[in-house]
Amino acid sequence: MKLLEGKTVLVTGASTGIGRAAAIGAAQHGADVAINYAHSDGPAQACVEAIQALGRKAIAVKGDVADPETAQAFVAKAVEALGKVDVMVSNAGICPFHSFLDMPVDVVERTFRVNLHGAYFMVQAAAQQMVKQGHGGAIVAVSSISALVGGEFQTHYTPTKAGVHSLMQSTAIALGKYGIRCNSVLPGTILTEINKDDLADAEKRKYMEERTPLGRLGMPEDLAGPIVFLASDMAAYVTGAALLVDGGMFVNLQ
Ligand SMILES: NC(=O)C1=CN([C@@H]2O[C@H](COP(=O)(O)OP(=O)(O)OC[C@H]3O[C@@H](n4cnc5c(N)ncnc54)[C@H](O)[C@@H]3O)[C@@H](O)[C@H]2O)C=CC1
Ligand SMILES: C[C@H](O)[C@@H]1OC(=O)[C@H](O)[C@@H]1O
Repeated sequence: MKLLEGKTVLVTGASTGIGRAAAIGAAQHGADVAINYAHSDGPAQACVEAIQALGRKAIAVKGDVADPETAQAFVAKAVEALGKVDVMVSNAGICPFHSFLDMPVDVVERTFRVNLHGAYFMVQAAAQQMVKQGHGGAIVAVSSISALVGGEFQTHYTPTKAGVHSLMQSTAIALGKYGIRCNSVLPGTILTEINKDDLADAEKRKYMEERTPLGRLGMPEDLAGPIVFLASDMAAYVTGAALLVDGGMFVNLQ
């Protein structure tokens, strides 16, 4: 069954990792897709081609989500090319691991701007378009298990993920009257570029694997199903919710 037939889905930070898997997952479920990407044209174009190979329309729009104008431009270009916005997946994020006591100011500010401000303005731009269209919509933000737990080298990162989760709770209230649902997914440890260096430490990787009741770390594709579900009418009465997608890591205390 195709869950997003006839829908237009926008995904930020979608040239790699979870964003790419969500974009391709949406296309597999019948959606046309616009992706935002930050840097390299090659991987973004490859994602567009993978979506087009599924028989769906796709465009890639370059832009730094930390700049509020990127959000307005992304939505405008998606509407121009694909006609409307039904779903926004706010996914772009960074996690430059660093110790707390000597954390550089610019690392904190950049992480806040990309992860939290970026999500805020993308969600706002998509919601403005959805309200204008008048037929509701769905927003899915990629938060994290880190919204619920801390990390020694993530003191600048975990507050942004708690913030993204909180943003979905507040926008669920602000946008419910327009038929716009807002939910977050909370991935556990997923093997992507963001943690490649961190998990190059074999001992740490083994510890993370052993903490996971399902016995393995996640793959980007493990997020596609939950994101597609929350974006779809199957989740028509789900808003303000947070879905852990972590192989059981969070509940595994002892
Ligand atoms: N990999 C993991 O274990 C987890 C990841 N997450 C979140 O998942 C999201 C996606 O990350 P991953 O797929 O894991 O890593 P990734 O590094 O493959 O993906 C992040 C994407 O965001 C893009 N991006 C970064 N800064 C940007 C900017 N200023 N403007 C536009 N795009 C930008 C990157 O180019 C990249 O494509 C992030 O928000 C991350 O915090 C959450 C929980 C766990
Ligand atoms: C980047 C980390 O490996 C990853 O990011 C998160 O949000 C998770 O908590 C993991 O620590």
